[in-house]
Amino acid sequence: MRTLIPSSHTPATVTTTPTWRRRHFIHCAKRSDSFAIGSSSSDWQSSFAILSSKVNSQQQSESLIPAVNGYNNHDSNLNLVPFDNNSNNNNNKSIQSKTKPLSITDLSPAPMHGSNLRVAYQGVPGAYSEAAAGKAYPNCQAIPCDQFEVAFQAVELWIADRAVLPVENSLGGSIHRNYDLLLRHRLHIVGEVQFPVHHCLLALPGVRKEFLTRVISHPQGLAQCEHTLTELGLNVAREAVDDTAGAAEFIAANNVRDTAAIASARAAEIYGLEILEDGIQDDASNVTRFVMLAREPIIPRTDRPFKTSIVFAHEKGTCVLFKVLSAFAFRNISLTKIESRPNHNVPIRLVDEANVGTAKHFEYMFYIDFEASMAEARAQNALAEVQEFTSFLRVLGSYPMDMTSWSPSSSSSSTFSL
Ligand SMILES: O=C(O)C(=O)C[C@]1(C(=O)O)C=C[C@@H](O)C=C1
Repeated sequence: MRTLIPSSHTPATVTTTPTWRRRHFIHCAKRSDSFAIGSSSSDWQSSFAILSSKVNSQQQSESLIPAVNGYNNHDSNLNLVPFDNNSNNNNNKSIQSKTKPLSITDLSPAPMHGSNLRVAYQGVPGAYSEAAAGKAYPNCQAIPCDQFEVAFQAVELWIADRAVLPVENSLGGSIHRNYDLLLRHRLHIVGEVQFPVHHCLLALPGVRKEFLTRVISHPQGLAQCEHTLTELGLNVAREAVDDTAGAAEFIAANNVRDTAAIASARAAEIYGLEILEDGIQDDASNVTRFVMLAREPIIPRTDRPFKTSIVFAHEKGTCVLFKVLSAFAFRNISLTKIESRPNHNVPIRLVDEANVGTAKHFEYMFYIDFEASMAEARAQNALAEVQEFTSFLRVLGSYPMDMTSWSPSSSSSSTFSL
């Protein structure tokens, strides 16, 4: 995939990472491999150890932090103020309320607003990921990153508070890189947003469709518009770049007149491009699902629909899959997604069979999303059973499902059918 160098909006980049941070990152990645279910006190203690070491390294390297893309991290104000959970403090009632112990309602998940929250996303302004960050955390400060990996690191290194990353699209399928990164890093899924993706064909003002020789976009953008591009009769080469808005920026910055970008209408506005075709996704109901990641998990609840994401493996390979799935089926827990990725620790397993030869089995990590909260007994029991069948199991997060009402975006092309 080609990497375009954006001219004006330089996203956070992995190459600016100072050595101490890279060392720290490797340390965290190793820890994540050993993290399993049943968050015990030792998990919380080790989380605390990581947190403390980060604060220390951050203090040591404070001068380095503002250098990363101009995003500083000066809000780590550790001054403690007396705890007061009631602002009305001039009568006896307030004295009583001041001593009121914490109750379960005080422990509710972080609200869905994001003022002052720094949210890392992959791409440049105008990318769908930026818009998804705005849907997840309205009024947040969105921080562009040039790679998914950088968005993970930005949260781990306290440059950002959250990352919002795409994991699957209704037409293009899974964004595999992010599944692999979820496993390599130790962040927790704390929410999801489903974002309608409405693509436009963008070019410099005055450029006509007939003169185009090339269309550039994120691989997902190209995949989601493949049939419409053919229906439009465009005789163009498709070229994959890092993000949709980055494609638009590249055309504008380099005054490229034979190339169009597949990107959002907002990207057209930001980079001064014209919309040649509006709504070129192959299906009007084109939706990308994003997950929100944080350093700490949220406390799961039962008063609204929750989803839980897990990843597991077994040294005997795929034979456990049926048993794992049955643990959910017996408890009437619906699965919303199943994905398999190569097990990078043990990519292949050799099995010698007498007189027949050697069977070479590919090894997988299985990712499952299911519709239940980890606060529910049936989910806990299902995972206890899954743990018996697997050699590795990790809960990636238990988080509120995106239940926002939604209507398909309009599409200029007829809905594509097979
Ligand atoms: O390139 C962008 O604009 C992105 O936000 C990335 C991304 C993706 O990775 O799937 C997000 C939503 C769309 O599905 C197309 C691309």
